[in-house]
Amino acid sequence: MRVELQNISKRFGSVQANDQVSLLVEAGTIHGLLGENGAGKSTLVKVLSGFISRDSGAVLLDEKSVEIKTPANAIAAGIGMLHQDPLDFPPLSVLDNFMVGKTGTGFIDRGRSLRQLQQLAAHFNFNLNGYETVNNLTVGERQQLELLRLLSLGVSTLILDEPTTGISASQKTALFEAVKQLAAQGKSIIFVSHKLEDVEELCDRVTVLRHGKVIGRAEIPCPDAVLIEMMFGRELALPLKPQTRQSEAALQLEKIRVDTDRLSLHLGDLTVYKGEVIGLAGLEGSGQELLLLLCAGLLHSASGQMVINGMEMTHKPYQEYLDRGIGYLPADRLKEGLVSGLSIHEHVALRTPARSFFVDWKETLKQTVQAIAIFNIRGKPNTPVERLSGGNQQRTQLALLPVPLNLLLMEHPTRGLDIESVLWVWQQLIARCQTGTTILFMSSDLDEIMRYSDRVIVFSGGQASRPIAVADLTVDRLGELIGGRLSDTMEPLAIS
Ligand SMILES: Nc1ncnc2c1ncn2[C@@H]1O[C@H](COP(=O)(O)OP(=O)(O)OP(=O)(O)O)[C@@H](O)[C@H]1O
Repeated sequence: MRVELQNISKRFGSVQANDQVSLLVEAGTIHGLLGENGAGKSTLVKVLSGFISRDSGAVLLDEKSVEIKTPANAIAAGIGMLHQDPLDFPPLSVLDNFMVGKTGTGFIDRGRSLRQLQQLAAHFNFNLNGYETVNNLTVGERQQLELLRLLSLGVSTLILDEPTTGISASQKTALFEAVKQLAAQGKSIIFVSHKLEDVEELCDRVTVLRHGKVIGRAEIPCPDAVLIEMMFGRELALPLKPQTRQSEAALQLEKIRVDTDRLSLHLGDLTVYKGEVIGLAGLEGSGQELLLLLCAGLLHSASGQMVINGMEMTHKPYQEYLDRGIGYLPADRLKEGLVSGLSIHEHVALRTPARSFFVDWKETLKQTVQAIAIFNIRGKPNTPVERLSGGNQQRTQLALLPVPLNLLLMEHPTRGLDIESVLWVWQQLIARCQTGTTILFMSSDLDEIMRYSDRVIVFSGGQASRPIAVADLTVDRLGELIGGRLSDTMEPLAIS
C-alpha cells in the first residue's frame, strides 16, 4: 500500500510538534524516519496510527484520502504500529494477546487462532508458546508477538518505533529478516530509529525531521556524516575516555549471593577502582540488574560482604547509600526514575535536602533554572516530566544525581536517546569519572559497552565472568561470550 502524509501539523500547547510534515512511503519499501529527541517522529507516526489526531493535513492510502481518528480506524485501514514499549496485556497468555482485536461472527475460535499463531511464528522463525504468560517473555518476544498479531489483523503498513531497543542481537536479526520479507511481499514499512547502523542495514530511503519540520530526505546508502549533519545541523565528535589507573579501590565485593524469586546471583571477589567504568554485558535478566540494585542499596544480599569507598555497606539502610554519594539511574525513566505528573521544579525540590519543614520554592526555582541551563534540558521549570522527550527526561535524571557522586549505577544509560544526547551524556559521565566517580553500567548496546568501559563483566544465568579489559575484547568476541556458556569460554567470578 502506498502511504502518503500531506502537510501534517500538530501542536501541543506552545510546542509545534509537527509543522507541515509530508512523507511518502511507496509499497514494498522500508522508509526510515530520523531526527533528534523531540524532533516530532513519534507524533507523526501516532497521527498515522490513530493514537493522536492531527490539527491539519491529510492522509492518503493508495492515493485515496482516509480519515484516521482511532487506532481501530488505522487497523481497519491496514495500518499497524509496533510501539517501543509493547502495548500488550502481560498477565494474559500469548494466545489471548494474539487474539486481541480480532472481530468475527460472535465468537472467536481459539483452536484456529492457535494454529494461525503457530504457523506465523514458524514462518518467521519466532519461538513463541501460545500458553506461556506474556509476563515471562522478553521484550523481544513480546515485540514478535505483537508483530504477528498485527499481521493476523491484515495490516499492510507497518510502523516500527525504535524496535531494536532492549532486544538481543539474535532477536534483532530475526526481526530484520521478518521486516525485509514483509517489504518483499509489498507491505510498506516505516522504521523510526536513532541507530544509523540499523537504518543503513534496513531502509531504502529516509526522511529527517528537526524541530517538527522535514529537514531533508536521502536514499540509503548515505554517509553517516550527511545524516548527522541533517539531524543536528552540525558534525558530532566522539568523547574520548582516558584509561583509568587502578589505584584506589572504590567497590569491593566478597562472595556475594543475592536471591530473588527468578534468579540467584553468585559473585566471587571483585574489586572496582576509583574512576573506573565497568560495563555489565549479558542477556537481559542474567543478573546484571541485581548487581546494580545491590550496590545501590536497593536489594540486600543473602550472604557476602560489600565495602564502598572503605566503608562496610552490607545491609546498611538506603539513606546511608544516598549519604555516601551513591546514585542509581534506572532504565525505566518514567516508572522508576522520575515521578509522572510532577514538574522539573518539583523534582529538584524533592531532591534538595530540607533545611526546614517548608520547601524553599524560590531557592529551588533558582536551582531548577540553573539545572535546565547546565544540562541543556528542553523544557521549562513547570513542565511535567512526562511531557519531555526521552532525551530530555534522561538529562533531567542526570541533573538530579547527588553531588559529590562516588558510585554511579546505571541501567541502559542511553536507551532511546539520539546520537547527540548519547555523546553528551557520556561526555558528562567521563568528566565525572575524572573527578573520581566510579561507574557500573549495563547496556544491550555492545558498541556502547566497548566504547566507554575500562573492563567488562559478562553475565549468564546468575553467574558473572571475571572482569575483562576492553583492550582484550572486540564487539564480535563480546557477542560470542554473551551467547556462550561462561564455563566454556571464560573464567567465572563464582564463589569457590
Ligand atoms: N502529549 C504531549 N503533550 C505535550 N507535548 C508533547 C506531547 N507529546 C509530545 N510532545 C512534545 O512534542 C515534541 C515532539 O515530540 P515527539 O515525541 O514526537 O518527538 P520524537 O522525535 O519522537 O522524540 P524521541 O526521539 O525523544 O522519542 C517534543 O517537544 C515533546 O515534548
